[in-house]
Amino acid sequence: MPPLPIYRPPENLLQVDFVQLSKQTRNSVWTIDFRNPKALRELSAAILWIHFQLRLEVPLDSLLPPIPNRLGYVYWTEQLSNHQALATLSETVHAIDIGTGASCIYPLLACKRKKNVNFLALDIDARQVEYAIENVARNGLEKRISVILNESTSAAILPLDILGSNSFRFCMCNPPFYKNATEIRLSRAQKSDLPSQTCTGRKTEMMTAGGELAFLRQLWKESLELSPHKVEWFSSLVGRKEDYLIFLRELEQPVEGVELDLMQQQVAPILAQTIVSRY
Ligand SMILES: C[S@@+](CC[C@H](N)C(=O)[O-])C[C@H]1O[C@@H](n2cnc3c(N)ncnc32)[C@H](O)[C@@H]1O
Repeated sequence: MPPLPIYRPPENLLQVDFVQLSKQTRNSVWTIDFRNPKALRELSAAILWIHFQLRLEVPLDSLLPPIPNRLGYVYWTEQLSNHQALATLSETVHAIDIGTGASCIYPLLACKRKKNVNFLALDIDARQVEYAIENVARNGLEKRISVILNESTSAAILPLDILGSNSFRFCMCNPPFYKNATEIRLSRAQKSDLPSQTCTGRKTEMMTAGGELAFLRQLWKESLELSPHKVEWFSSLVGRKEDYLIFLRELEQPVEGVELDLMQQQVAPILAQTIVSRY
């Protein structure tokens, strides 16, 4: 993947006192305290404001999105969609973000980067949806990002009653990783070091029935029905390496007309993999 474009920050917009949010390491080096949720929140907000003129407010008990990681995924979808070429043709690209969270981070970044993208942002958690709606309004993007609470009684991740008569170019997703609290505890216990940054995710953000593998299998099943007419191509982050390897083996069973694209990002502290299926 070519390097990310360099952004020129507007002057004097940052007014956060990062000294208060920093700590000194044993080697006397000052660093942002990545285990302090307030520091993470301010850092993400500052990066978004300086580089994208986006304003973001998320509660401290919700997942605080690490911006470089989220940007990498957005950037990758742009490459697959070839938005640059489309921008000159002024064609609008409709996309879906499954599990948008309080931050609504993928739609916000994608819409700021490209003028011809619109998003349907879904979540099953009413509080996350409330925050996401506020974040969209805070940035004046209500006409381009619709945030919807998925209250459908259907077990589908992308229920037809929510998609309506629209069709979409692609969907992106960062599903909850774990099956239950025990799995989270086990995963933490297996790590020899303390995580380098704190994880502030709520229960619904961290856990889903059957874990991310079950989520991915369900999305894969739906993709076989919805693509290409309803949603042209599907993508998801896969947070756990073990799930990624199992799912990849399953995807390698050939399905006619399906093309796979993989992106790997080494982003401390997790190895985030992204899988895309295209038809
Ligand atoms: C790991 S968080 C991702 C939040 C945000 N997209 C990000 O990357 O920072 C997962 C989100 O998916 C939502 N979620 C879980 N199951 C879902 C489902 N079946 N449909 C839509 N959203 C779901 C959770 O409520 C949570 O907000």
